[in-house]
Amino acid sequence: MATEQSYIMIKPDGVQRGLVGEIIKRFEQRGYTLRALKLQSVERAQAEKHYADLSSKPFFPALVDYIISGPVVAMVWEGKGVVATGRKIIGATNPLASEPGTIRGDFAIEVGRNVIHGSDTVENAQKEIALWFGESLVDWTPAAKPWIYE
Ligand SMILES: Nc1ncnc2c1ncn2[C@@H]1O[C@H](COP(=O)(O)OP(=O)(O)OP(=O)(O)O)[C@@H](O)[C@H]1O
Repeated sequence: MATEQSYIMIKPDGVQRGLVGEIIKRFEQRGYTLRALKLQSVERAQAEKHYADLSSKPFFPALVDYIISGPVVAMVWEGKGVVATGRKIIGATNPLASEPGTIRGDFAIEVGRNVIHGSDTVENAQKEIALWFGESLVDWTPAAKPWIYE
């Protein structure tokens, strides 16, 4: 069975507000494996590609401006159910509807400043990982793996 991966990105507000460590901690402590990580400025074309599915939405220009407004932290996290569970860890798109205990439920108020992105399907995760990282994932096995998986 191929191991599932998700593309997780701390948006510019999350970086500016000093939430990088807190967000990484939540995925790491849950038991997921970090396979790639970089801090980067985002070109407009890259942001437009990432959110291409939303290009017809009225908020699309503001969304692209938001994503390119400062550096982001791009990551690939791996493990059983990481796409769906990652979305649960992150919380609902609109932070006011996010449960306390989720990242958005703990750290955000507005949908246009919702701190973090997480892939919504396994298929989109693969596309997003290719867009942001190409082939450059780190292949390693955490020593804790037998203590996390039966
Ligand atoms: N009504 C809106 N007004 C402003 N921005 C919005 C709105 N809806 C969505 N967005 C922005 O677009 C992003 C992508 O929207 P989408 O519907 O794909 O939500 P999501 O999958 O929860 O978010 P993400 O893809 O960032 O993880 C949202 O995270 C948010 O930043």
